[in-house]
Amino acid sequence: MSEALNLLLVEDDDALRDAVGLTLEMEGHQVTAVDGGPAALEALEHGVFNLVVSDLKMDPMDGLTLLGEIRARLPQLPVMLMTAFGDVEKAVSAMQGGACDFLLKPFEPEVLLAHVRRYATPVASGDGTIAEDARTRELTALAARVAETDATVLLTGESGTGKEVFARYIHAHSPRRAKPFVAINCAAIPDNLLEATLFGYEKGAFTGAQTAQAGKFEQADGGTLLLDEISEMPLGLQAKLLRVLQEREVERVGGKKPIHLDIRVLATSNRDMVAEVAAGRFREDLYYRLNVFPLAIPALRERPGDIIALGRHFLARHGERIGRQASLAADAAELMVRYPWPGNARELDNAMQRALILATGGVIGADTLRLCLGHTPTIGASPGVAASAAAEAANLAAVAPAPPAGSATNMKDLEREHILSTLRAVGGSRKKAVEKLGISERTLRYKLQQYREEGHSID
Ligand SMILES: Nc1ncnc2c1ncn2[C@@H]1O[C@H](COP(=O)(O)OP(=O)(O)OP(=O)(O)O)[C@@H](O)[C@H]1O
Repeated sequence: MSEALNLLLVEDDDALRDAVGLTLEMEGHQVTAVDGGPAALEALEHGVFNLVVSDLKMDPMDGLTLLGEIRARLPQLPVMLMTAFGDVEKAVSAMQGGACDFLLKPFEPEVLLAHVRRYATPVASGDGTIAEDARTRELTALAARVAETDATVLLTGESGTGKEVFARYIHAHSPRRAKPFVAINCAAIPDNLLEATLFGYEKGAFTGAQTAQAGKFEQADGGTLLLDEISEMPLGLQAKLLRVLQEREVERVGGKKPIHLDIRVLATSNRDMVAEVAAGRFREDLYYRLNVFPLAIPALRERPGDIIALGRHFLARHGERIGRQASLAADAAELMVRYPWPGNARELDNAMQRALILATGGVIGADTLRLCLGHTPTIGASPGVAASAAAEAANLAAVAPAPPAGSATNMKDLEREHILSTLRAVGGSRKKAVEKLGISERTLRYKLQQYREEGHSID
């Protein structure tokens, strides 16, 4: 969410410090204003800031030295420098030293505010949902409103746009927030297990059902159930789901008595549901039952205001996990805004993970970032349209670094290597591969799509 930022302003000219400070405060930000480097370092010891805005030419510690000190102590904290025309050369070396950008004095208040919004680390919103772009903010406002009701919400959007994030957001802002949030990916569960997984089963209902088991519907009782990738649900099961939604009752497989449910249902799809209905693959009555409140999440390239904030969010998240921190240089930020992100937030997440590993000196420059995106012809061109986005996806899949075969160190990697080597062994025939692997075609399709999005070559 775009909220008040905590800013550290470093400026030795009293009049300018007051003017800049006032502009920032009038925008609703919290400003700690100091007159030099030593006082800034002192303030950083005690406060948590989203951005440092500092003059370049100061005594006794100039902005470049202060930048170096901040990079060493808090590599994640963005620093923006203000400089006079004659100091541009120095400013350039400041950029190489990891400043996020510099403002040429004199500047208009709007320019200052736009830069601050662009470079400040996002304010943690508690639920971790980033919404800096005006379109995303509108969407979160809508989601918060519908969260108060029990209406069924159908979240649509391209793969990786954040549909599950928004589903969790709705649950977290609903009166059901203290109750369970249960998600089930309809594409990832083999057809013959989906019914039992959703509705549960009684002891002896089928071979292997040695004890009775509650299904996802029962597990979510009192809370929210997310039916992820609902378009992948087989038609037969769609009819049963419709009945459960109409009657608010579920019957376990092999069970006799209906179980009453108090449940809120959310569903997601990355397919055009109207087209699925038209093609006879999805029941029209179920579609209307789910689509009570439609929420369409735009592709990331259609809400560019989110890109930098999301990138920083991913850097902070993975940085903490792997014990490495890095900030984005201005040229990298510029490249990110121009790149069309065909894989949306998930692709950005992956790129940030790779960039964090490759970054040298705690700064991610455009050159490093380019390596993480692959050499693609659309970089530097105008924002991609759908066709170039698709081409980009294909290019990325081909050039993205994937670990060499045999390097698996965890179950997920082992599974991927097994699936891909089986597919290669049967000459790419999915039919033969699923027979050998003992999984459904739908599961295979889902897994391959996931590998592609993660940047693995599946050929
Ligand atoms: N607004 C956001 N704020 C923070 N993180 C986000 C946001 N949107 C997406 N993400 C992150 O991006 C990744 C993809 O998001 P998510 O899984 O919600 O996408 P999706 O649309 O459900 O994808 P799919 O269609 O493939 O299931 C996740 O790591 C998620 O945490």
